[in-house]
Amino acid sequence: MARIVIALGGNALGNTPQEQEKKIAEAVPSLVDLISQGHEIILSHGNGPQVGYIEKKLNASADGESTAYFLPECTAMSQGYIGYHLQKGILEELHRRGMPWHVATVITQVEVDAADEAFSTPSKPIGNFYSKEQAHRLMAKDKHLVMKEDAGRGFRKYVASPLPLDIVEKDSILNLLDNEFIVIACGGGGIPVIKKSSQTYCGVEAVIDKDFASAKLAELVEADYFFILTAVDRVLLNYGTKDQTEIVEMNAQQGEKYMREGHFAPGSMLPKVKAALAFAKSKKGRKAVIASLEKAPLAMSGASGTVICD
Ligand SMILES: Nc1ncnc2c1ncn2[C@@H]1O[C@H](COP(=O)(O)OP(=O)(O)O)[C@@H](O)[C@H]1O
Ligand SMILES: NC(=O)OP(=O)(O)O
Repeated sequence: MARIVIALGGNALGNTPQEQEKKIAEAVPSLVDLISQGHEIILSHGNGPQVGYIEKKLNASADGESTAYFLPECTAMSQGYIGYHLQKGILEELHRRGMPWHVATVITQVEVDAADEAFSTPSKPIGNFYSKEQAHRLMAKDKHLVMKEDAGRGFRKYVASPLPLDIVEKDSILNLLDNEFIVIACGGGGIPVIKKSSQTYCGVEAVIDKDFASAKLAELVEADYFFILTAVDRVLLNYGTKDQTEIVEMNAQQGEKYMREGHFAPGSMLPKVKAALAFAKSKKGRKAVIASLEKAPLAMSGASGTVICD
């Protein structure tokens, strides 16, 4: 039996509640198959698009307060929204199979360092995609807004993305696992907080990368495998060019070489590869897999995805 942390990409979950529910319904049977095979699964998820949509809606309704930022609360809402669909989809599948399991979503805070340099260099794309012209128009209207290209897919809002240091609700997560719950935690990278005193935290304006937070979660629960499910079947070399090729397997040395050569876009594939490598290197025998949500069942059996080992 293996313990597997599975991180679902926010961009792979679609753009509307209906799309999200459908994509989750399609992915859930292969997740529950893992439980049937005797494995333990712990889930996390991204929130890049969703946290941006939520923030935009909130600010639009904030009575003319154009600088009303609510990113920690928006991440908390995205944990509820995505956790709800995951929890519902998994419970329905378990029920269909007559399997007596419990599922719980933990609203998770993740501690970051107030002095993290990431606060001065926005690196996390969130929300909708815009054309270059639209992005420049929006930035001209709001001098605090930073919009940049995201992996050749269009322009998006960029926010600070500090590194995760610690999972505040770690005892609750471990307790639920000890009691055989399927746990969904660290959604959207966790709500970013800084420590004020031993038990007091304060939310900060940022979105943590869920790949790094999920790697922390995988460390916490001592996972054997770490699956990162996104929108592409495999990690690519020469991404976006006519020479692009799929990577079936890479070790730490190869991964680091490819990173130096600039094959992985910052804010999208780069954090996944970095988090996968950190996990694979953390203990002998640990493996990470980057694969698509659609081909999750094939990735589970090794027929799709990129395997990252030490
Ligand atoms: N080298 C690469 N190989 C594959 N995909 C890449 C690469 N570089 C950038 N990407 C982009 O990264 C995306 C995955 O990152 P992102 O959309 O942020 O993931 P998610 O929201 O699923 O966590 C892919 O869909 C692709 O558009
Ligand atoms: N928070 C986060 O990393 O979300 P995505 O995986 O959707 O980018």
